[in-house]
Order: sequence, then structure tokens, then C-alpha cells
Amino acid sequence: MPNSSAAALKATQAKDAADKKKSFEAFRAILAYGKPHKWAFAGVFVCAVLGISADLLQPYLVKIVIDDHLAVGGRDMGYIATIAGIYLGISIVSFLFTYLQNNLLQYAGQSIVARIRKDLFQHISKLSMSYFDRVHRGSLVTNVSSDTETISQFFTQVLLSLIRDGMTLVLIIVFMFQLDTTLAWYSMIVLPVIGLVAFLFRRYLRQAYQVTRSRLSRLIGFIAENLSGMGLIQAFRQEEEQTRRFNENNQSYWEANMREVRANVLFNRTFDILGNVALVTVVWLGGLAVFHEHMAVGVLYAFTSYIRQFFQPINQITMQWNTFQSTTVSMDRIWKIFSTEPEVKDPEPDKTCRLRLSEARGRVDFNHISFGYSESKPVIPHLDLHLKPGEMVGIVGTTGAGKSTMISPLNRFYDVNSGSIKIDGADIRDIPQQQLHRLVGLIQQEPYLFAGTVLDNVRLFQEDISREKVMDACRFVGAHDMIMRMSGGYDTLLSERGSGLSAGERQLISFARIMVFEPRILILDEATANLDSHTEQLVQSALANVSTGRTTLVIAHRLSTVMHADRILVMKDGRAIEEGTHDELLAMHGYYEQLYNHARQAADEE
Ligand SMILES: Nc1ncnc2c1ncn2[C@@H]1O[C@H](COP(=O)(O)OP(=O)(O)OP(=O)(O)O)[C@@H](O)[C@H]1O
Repeated sequence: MPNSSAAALKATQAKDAADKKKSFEAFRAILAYGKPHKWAFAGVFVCAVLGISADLLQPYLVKIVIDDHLAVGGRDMGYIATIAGIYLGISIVSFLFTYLQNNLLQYAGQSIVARIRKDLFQHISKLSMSYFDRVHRGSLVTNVSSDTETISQFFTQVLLSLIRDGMTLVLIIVFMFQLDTTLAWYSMIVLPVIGLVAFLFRRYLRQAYQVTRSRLSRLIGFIAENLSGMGLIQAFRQEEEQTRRFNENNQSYWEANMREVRANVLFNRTFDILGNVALVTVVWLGGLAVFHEHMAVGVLYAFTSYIRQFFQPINQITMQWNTFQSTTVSMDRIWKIFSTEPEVKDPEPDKTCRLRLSEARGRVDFNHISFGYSESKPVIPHLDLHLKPGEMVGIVGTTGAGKSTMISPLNRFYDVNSGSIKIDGADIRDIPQQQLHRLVGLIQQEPYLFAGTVLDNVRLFQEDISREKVMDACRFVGAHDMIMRMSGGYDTLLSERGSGLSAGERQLISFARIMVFEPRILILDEATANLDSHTEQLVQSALANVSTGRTTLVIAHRLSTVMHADRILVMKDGRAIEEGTHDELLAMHGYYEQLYNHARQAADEE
């Protein structure tokens, strides 16, 4: 037993050390974003020194009037007015430098965060599909939006506080020692107490931030999922259940927030108390010194001003310490994404095979592949399939048979576990992904449309593709008339995901895309599944048009969609169990015939 607890302790210590190392790496990497703005930070530093010096000179000026003039019987109003003028001038200088310093810092901070956000989004869009299977989308939304915002606080608040308040503190200490060394030493006693309080609160605060951030991610994820599935929620009357779950998430986020707020308030008020104790001590000791004429009144006035100001920067720094804690949590989370490498990688330059679209013929070979989303559980244990250029192969099978899974490695959404997929003899892992995606076009059941015009959705924002080419493509697939009926024709703005269009209209637009980009190989994954029979006919004839001359893989539930394919592959439990033309398969009296009879029976009943 003691052995096992010692081992557990060791493991925890090792994990803590590894976490610390990672946090440090994250901190360094994020800090490097500040490098291009080093001159702005230098400017902030200079402005801060000038602004603070101006501020701190003010109590000293009052002390001069009290001790050097009024206390020795001076009544020269001109002298007092001059000092008052200097006081006012210093206030204006302080205002100007503080203004400049804030502007410079905000400029640098916001630029840094905009850059981090851009890089993060770019990085996320390069990650493999397996990453998106594992990671909650909501947490990625939080990473890009709110974690980057928290990091901005590091550059705009934490750094500023370190510079401004750190320097204020140093200068106040210098002024205090200059005024009265003994009293200054007494005031310094509070410093170790402050250090101890900060140390004790540190771990607790960090944990509180971590819990709050992860609960916020969960809440945002829940909202995002609900919004995208609102149609289904209403159709299945899930509003109450979803509201109940939302309330649960909302409540747990609220609780985490309250815990964080309580910890913060407790932490900050402890400093207020320490400040007041120090002030009372100074007034008491200083008062005694003035009473026994060891100290001038002006010095006591200046000293109490400084001791009050002394706690302001300490309070600020400790408050910023809290912000820093939440920043490091956000930095860790963002760095975790940055340090995730895409599992599907482009080939090394010396292995790269450049297969030009104009030269590709479209032969596809699935050579004894096996594939699964996790290595231990292959969904496709073995598949050997060879498609001739221009051939159309239909893939049928019941739900979950592995039809979509089998084609996903062809797009390199995932890589096969064993075997290889080749196009015109080239292993697709040796073809740069950008080229591969020009060679292989994919049309899914739910085509994705972007927020933008119809024109841009067809040509995918590539302005070098002319309007005429887009229109020709749309005519070819039978989408032109439908587009011309829209209020702005080809310039009609579509909302995100094309929510203003019917499923058939969205599908026709995605077919037009294929005609514009002309991939050699085409995959249609249930492309006609969502359509009514009239629209399906329209889309079917568009499909016949776009697949002509292209090697085409068509996945379909409805056998009518693939009946005329050159070959049909019948899938069951991840394996191709039958293969042949429609007539050949029926003649086999096997699984295909069963599927066919089922489909006919269902159609008759309908
Ligand atoms: N991203 C994923 N991660 C893990 N498992 C998955 C993933 N996608 C699919 N699967 C699993 O792989 C198996 C095959 O699914 P697939 O979607 O390929 O079937 P399908 O034949 O295309 O079905 P359908 O006709 O319903 O689309 C199923 O058991 C499914 O649960």
C-alpha cells in the first residue's frame, strides 16, 4: 500500500512538472507575439515613467508649501501661486502621458490578439477530421472568441500594471525613504505579509478560473448545438428538455462564476485591510513624531499620501495577478490547439507527386485498405476496389454499413490504417491535399453554403472564375432558371448554410460548383436523399450531366439512384459482399435482391 501511494505521488509530481513545463512553453510562445510591437511597449514604458513621476511629485509640492513656506511664517502668495501653477502643469503632463500610454498599449494589445485569433483560426481549419471528432465544437468557439479576449487582457492590463504600478511602487518607496527612513522601514513590514497572502490564494484562484472557463465552453457548445438543431428540437417537442439542460449548464456556470468572484473579493479585501492597518500605524507613529517635534507636519502629510498611494499599485498588481491567472489558463488552452499537429499531413517535398488536373485520367484503386475511426476497431476491415477512368460505381447497403466511412479516406479526411488508395497510380498520401481536393469533388447530403452571393458560392470566392463560366455551369445542371427567379439573381446574398433555399436548390448550387471546378473524380454521398420526387428528378438529371466523363462513386439509400451505374457495390458490416450490375446482382438472388424487394415493397405501399 505505501508503495502504491508513493508511486501515485510520484506520478502526480511528474504530471505537475509536465504541466508547468507546458504552461511555460505556452507563455513563451504567446509572449513572442509581442515582439513586433517592442517599440510600442518601449513607448508605453517611457510614458508610464513620465506620467507616474508627474503624479508622485504632487504631494511633494504640497509638502514644500507647508514645511518650507507656511511653517516658517511665509505669506508670499506669489510663491504659493507658482507652486499651484506647477502642480496644475504637472497634472496636465500626467494626463497627456497617461492618455498616450493607454492608446499605445491598446493598439499593440489589440493587434497582438487579432494576430493570435487569425493564426488560431487558420490552424484549426488545417486540423484533421479526427480532431473534430474528439473535440467539442463549443470549446473551440470559446477558444477563438473568449480565450483570445482574455489574452488581450494580459497585454493591455497585466503588462500595463506591471510597468505602471511596479514603477509607482518603486518611486513611492524612494520618496518615502527620502522623507523619513524610520517610518519607511516600518511601512516595509507589510511587504512579506502581502507576499504570503498572494501565495496562499494562488492555487485556489487558478483552479477557480479553470472551472469557470471549462463550464463556459460547455455552455457555449450547448447553445451552438441547439441553435443548429432548432428545427429538430421543435419538431420533436424537445424545448422543455433542452431548456432544462440549458438551465443545468447555466446554473453550474453561475456557481463557478460566483466561486471565482468570492475568491477575488476575499483576496482583494484582504489587501484593503492590510492597507488600512499600515495607514493607521503610520498616522500613529508619525503623529507621535510630529508631537515630539521629530518630524515636520508637511512630511507627515506627504507620507500619509504616499502610504495611501502605496497600496493602490499593490492592490492593482494583485488584482492583475488574478487576471494573469485566468490569462495563463487561456494561454494553456490555446497553446494546446496550436501544438496539435494535423494527423493527415502533406507529403515531404521529395516524396511529393504532382498530379495535374488536366493530365489526370481518374483511375482509383483502393488496394486492400482497412480503416476505422480508432485503430482497435476497424469499420472497414478489408476493401479492395478498382475504378476505371470514367466509371460510375454505386454503393448501397443499410444504415451503418460503412458506405460513407469507406469513401472518407479518399478525400483524406482520415488516412487508411493499412493498404493504400491510389489515383492514376499515385498514392494519395503523396499528393498535396490542395491538389487532391481539386481532383476529387464531394457532394454531400447537406451541401454547405457560405454566407455570400450565389455567384461566390458557386465559384467558391475565386474571383478569377468569370460570371459567364458560373452561369454556364448553372445552366448545365439546371439551376439557372431557379437562380434567375431570386430577387438579385446571381448576386442574391445567401445567409449562412443557405438557410433561405430549399434542399434541392442548395444541392443544384453544389452541383454547379462541380461543373466549375471540374474534378476528375466525383463522390456523391446521399446527394439526393433529402429531396422530394420532383426535385429528385431534377437533381438526377443534373447528376447524370455532372458525372459524364468523371469517375463517380455514388452512395445511395434509394436503389433507383444507382440502378443504372456501371457497377454496384453492396456493403454490409463494413465489407463489400456483392458486386456487379443491377441485373447481375438480381440474378445472384442474394442480399441486393433482398434490398431491392424491400425497396419495391415500400414504394408499392407508398
Ligand atoms: N466520425 C466517426 N467516429 C466514430 N465512428 C463513426 C464516425 N462516423 C461513423 N462512425 C461509425 O462507423 C460506422 C459506419 O458508419 P457510416 O456513416 O459509414 O455508415 P453508412 O453506411 O454511411 O450509414 P448511413 O447510410 O446511415 O449514412 C457506424 O457504426 C458509425 O457509428
